[in-house]
Amino acid sequence: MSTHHAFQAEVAQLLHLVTHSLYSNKDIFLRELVSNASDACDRLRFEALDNAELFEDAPNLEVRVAFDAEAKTLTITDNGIGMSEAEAIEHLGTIAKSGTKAFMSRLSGDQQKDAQLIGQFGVGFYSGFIVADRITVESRRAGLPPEQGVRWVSAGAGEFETEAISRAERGSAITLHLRDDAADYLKRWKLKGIIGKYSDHISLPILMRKEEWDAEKGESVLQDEWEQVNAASALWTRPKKDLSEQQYTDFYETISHDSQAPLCWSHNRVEGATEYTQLLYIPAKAPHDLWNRDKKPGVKLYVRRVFIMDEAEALLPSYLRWVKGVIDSADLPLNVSRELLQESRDVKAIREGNTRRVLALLEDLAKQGTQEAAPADGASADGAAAAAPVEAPVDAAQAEAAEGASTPSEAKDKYARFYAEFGAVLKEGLGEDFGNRERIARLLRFASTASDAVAVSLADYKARMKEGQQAIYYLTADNLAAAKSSPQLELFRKKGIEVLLMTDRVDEWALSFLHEFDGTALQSVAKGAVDLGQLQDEAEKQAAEAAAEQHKPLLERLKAVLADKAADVRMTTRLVDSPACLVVGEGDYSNQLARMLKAAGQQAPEVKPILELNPAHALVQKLEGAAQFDDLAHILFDQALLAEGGLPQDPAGYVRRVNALLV
Ligand SMILES: Nc1ncnc2c1ncn2[C@@H]1O[C@H](COP(=O)(O)OP(=O)(O)OP(=O)(O)O)[C@@H](O)[C@H]1O
Repeated sequence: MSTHHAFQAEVAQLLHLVTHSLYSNKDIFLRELVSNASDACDRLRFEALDNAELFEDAPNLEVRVAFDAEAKTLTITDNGIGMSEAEAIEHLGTIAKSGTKAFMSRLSGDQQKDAQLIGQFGVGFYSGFIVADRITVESRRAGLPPEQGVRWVSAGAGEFETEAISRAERGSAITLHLRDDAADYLKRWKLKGIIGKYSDHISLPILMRKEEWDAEKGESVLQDEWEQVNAASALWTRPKKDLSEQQYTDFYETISHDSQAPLCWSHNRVEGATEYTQLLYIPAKAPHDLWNRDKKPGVKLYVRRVFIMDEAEALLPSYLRWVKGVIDSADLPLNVSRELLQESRDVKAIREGNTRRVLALLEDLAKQGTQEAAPADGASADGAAAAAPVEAPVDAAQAEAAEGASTPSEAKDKYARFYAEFGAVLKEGLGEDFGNRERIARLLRFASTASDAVAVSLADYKARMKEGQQAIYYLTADNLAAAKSSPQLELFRKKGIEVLLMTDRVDEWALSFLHEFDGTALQSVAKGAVDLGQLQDEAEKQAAEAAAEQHKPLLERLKAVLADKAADVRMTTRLVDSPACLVVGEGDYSNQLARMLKAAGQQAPEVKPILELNPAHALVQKLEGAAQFDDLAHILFDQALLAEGGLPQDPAGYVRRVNALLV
């Protein structure tokens, strides 16, 4: 007796998409189904650690791929954990993953882009409907009696059916009833090719029936005998010299669901107190959920080749959460849990090793970028982390091929590409990883008054500082245009002093952890009084002091009128063309950060800014005897606020005051 069920609305929507638009890379359905089969075996092995009976009488885990050309079916069978009827209804009828909603909202209608997205989000099982107009799943959960098997059938429209069946074997068989235009997948060489491309590294055997040439029939005929069609050796355990760039790239694709080739990678066996193999990739493109604070690093943990978990967050700090790869530990226990990982000293050593390795990879990329694209130099990157424990390339003899190779012309812009995608997240490391702060700081790039491109390193800046300049000056703003026209830059422009322009949201927070770089202080030009030190000549200083003295009564009047808005009102030398600007005290949050925090619904301390005036400006000079003194004072303040991207407290009041002056 079968029962009808409706798909959850999101599944129905997804299925519609899968069946109507995702034809650009049909082959991926097999990768997804084989990967599910392999996951099911991994899960069985994992649960069996505590309950060996789950293996029943079939301890050898495997995946079989078979087809029937006449019936036009393709079946992927595994003897993994299997599903009970309730699990089949839940797992194959609903989407529990929170990322799916985000996925739906990002669909563009462009088939190719959407197909890439679908890979990123891993809609796994449903990709079967790219090639099938009906899917039958027969399954039995390990440990349940044979009569508690389940058959699940759906044509991929709004609903599916389930019924109880008797199934002797544990695990699942997924049968695809292929569409007429998917007849290609009834050819052994085609299936074998796809398995070789995407699933070679799967550590279980994937079996297909042998095929032999039958001279009488004049065609190849399938035999009863099965043979293994994948290498089944976990790629990261193989020596580097046996692996091609293509294999590394294909492997990346299978673990990351990213259809773009990675920028580079690093593959090492680390020996010493903690032993592990590390294969880490730097992706070319940021994932959609890069800014999700709960996002976990994309590193898979294996223990002696047994898969333990995805997204093992303890293996990388959060600011490197975009790194993908595999860690295979020789020391951790197989039943290690996330909680245990947090406390393990081995894991701490692995995390530190991984961090060093990623930073070294980035340093190498950055170096290639500046050295007019020297070829990838794996040996130097390996050498960079030479401190114990020893990180050796997997095959020492191949040290020169240690990292993901790149042609010289590609190497040139790789760091820029990396930085555009991940630079802002890397900055979080300043606040998160004190031990590596200096290394991270060296990797940062900024725009500046000398360069619109985000390409100026702190070292570049230092190298061209003016004689007598004692600080690295920077300005944070909402965007580059706002930064470039900021009044705070006027004096620096006049004196030809470069100022770094920072427009990432995280900049101000991150920079608050970096007080100096290589012995030189960092100084925000919007905080505190300008002190150009030796760059300001005596005459200027004296003129400023004289102006302050002369305008004392004016400043007092302004302070009284603006008491609610401004912490102080003073004359400044920092302005050249503008009448006024706002600054905050040395240790205060900038107005921009305060606005940002408020917009994000977070608590921001109320910081009253300081209004600074340009004594040489006509408007300021006119102020003294002006009839509408109070209105002008408010306008001056509100305009200074507008100039840095803020909004007057009382916008209508501002407009009324300006209009009164205009008529
Ligand atoms: N061969 C199988 N054996 C047992 N359970 C399976 C099998 N295939 C799928 N499932 C169950 O169905 C669920 C949904 O599968 P689906 O491929 O859609 O997503 P997923 O595997 O969780 O995610 P992803 O594809 O991103 O890895 C799985 O999480 C698993 O619980």
